[in-house]
Amino acid sequence: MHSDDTIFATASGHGRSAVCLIRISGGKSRFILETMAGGVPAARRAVVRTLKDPASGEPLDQALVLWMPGPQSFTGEDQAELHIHGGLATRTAVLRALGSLDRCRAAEAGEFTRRAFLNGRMDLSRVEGLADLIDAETEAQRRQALVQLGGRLSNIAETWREEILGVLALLEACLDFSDEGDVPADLETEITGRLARLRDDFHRVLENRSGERLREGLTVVLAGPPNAGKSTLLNALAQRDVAIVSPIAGTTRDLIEVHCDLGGLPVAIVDTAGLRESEDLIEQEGVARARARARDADVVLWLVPPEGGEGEPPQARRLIRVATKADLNQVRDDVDLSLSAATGEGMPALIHALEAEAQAMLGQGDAVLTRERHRKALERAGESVSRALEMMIVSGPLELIAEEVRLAARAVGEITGRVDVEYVLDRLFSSFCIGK
Ligand SMILES: Nc1nc2c(ncn2[C@@H]2O[C@H](COP(=O)(O)OP(=O)(O)OP(=O)(O)O)[C@@H](O)[C@H]2O)c(=O)[nH]1
Ligand SMILES: [K+]
Ligand SMILES: [Mg+2]
Repeated sequence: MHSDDTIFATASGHGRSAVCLIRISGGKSRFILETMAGGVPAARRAVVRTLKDPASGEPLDQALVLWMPGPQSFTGEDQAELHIHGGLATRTAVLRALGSLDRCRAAEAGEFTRRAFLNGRMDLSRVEGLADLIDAETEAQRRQALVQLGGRLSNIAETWREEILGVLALLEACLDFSDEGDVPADLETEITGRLARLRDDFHRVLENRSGERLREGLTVVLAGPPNAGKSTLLNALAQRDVAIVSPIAGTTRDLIEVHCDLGGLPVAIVDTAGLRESEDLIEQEGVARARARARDADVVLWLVPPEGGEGEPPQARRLIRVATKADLNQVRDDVDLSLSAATGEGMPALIHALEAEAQAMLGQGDAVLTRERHRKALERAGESVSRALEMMIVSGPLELIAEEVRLAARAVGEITGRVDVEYVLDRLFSSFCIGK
């Protein structure tokens, strides 16, 4: 695999379709259009051309053809697009023809975006936004991914990095002054103030975990004694017949998970085995799994049937008590909600409550950090900034303070994938330092 190969891939998914989009990127893109499409059209203008086999000259398809010369293309390289008919034989013939050309090969997973990153067309956090956008299943996920692809996190990280480099420049200035045994107090005050602001900024952004949570979704576990109506409720929420329902206690053994979209937010709902003591080994295992899943869940709906007989609810971060089978007219007042999955009574209130939980935990796609990777980097930056600040306050050694600030700049740079911090520092300080 050579990174200077010209790569191609269908970008429109697999299977039969009306149109199939083939993306091509690399130095041979122009040559491909010349040999297969009879010439290179004007840049970024769609034209209809007959595609021909480069060896035999046999027509392969009528296609819409685009030429997108680098560096103003997605990958930054010369690119071409062939919008061919999406039949299996057509796409096989065109892909085979492309693969027959020297230094042209099928792209590896993510290779177009990787090239876009390496050519400086996209930074890392935008690449992640693009991946999330393709994976987005709900409205809020789509919104969050689009904002990240648009560069919000990149811009914020870049602003932080510039601010840190500004502080570093002041520290360098202090170092120069102290060579002469004289550190201006106002400069120290400014550095301390700016470091404290950065620390607070980082802290505020780190506090919000909803961005990461929104990518994962909310997990709601249905738990309760056997025959409480857990599987019936799962089927009602999923609006399809997913789990077996029967009057026999102990029907459900495995965990059954369904993914729903509640008000644009991703929610996984998990049906579990009824909690009770049992001699049956398989049921014991089911109950153990139910308890483990409840413990890890964001929300547990503790379902209690009108006849009672439930034991203690499982350990949970957040527990909502729900009385089931409300159509049987046995009122319970020791619960948060009351519903009948059979008649639908009380279901809107439950869905509303779950939407509110999801809203509170996942946000609406407005968080800045969306991945563990961002969090780890920013935490490290925050630790360095705090250490630098502590040393400033006790008038610690300026060289060590500057080193911490440098580490903070590097950690923040990792968010966007800027690893050329040293280079930037060299350039910045060659023009900035006083007396050097
Ligand atoms: N009248 C009435 N019956 C219900 C309702 N929900 C469930 N049932 C009945 O209650 C019985 C048990 O329902 P399931 O959904 O299987 O209960 P479960 O909690 O999943 O039971 P296990 O999997 O055995 O723990 C079935 O006969 C259902 O038809 C309801 O809202 N109203
Ligand atoms: K049952
Ligand atoms: Mg069940």
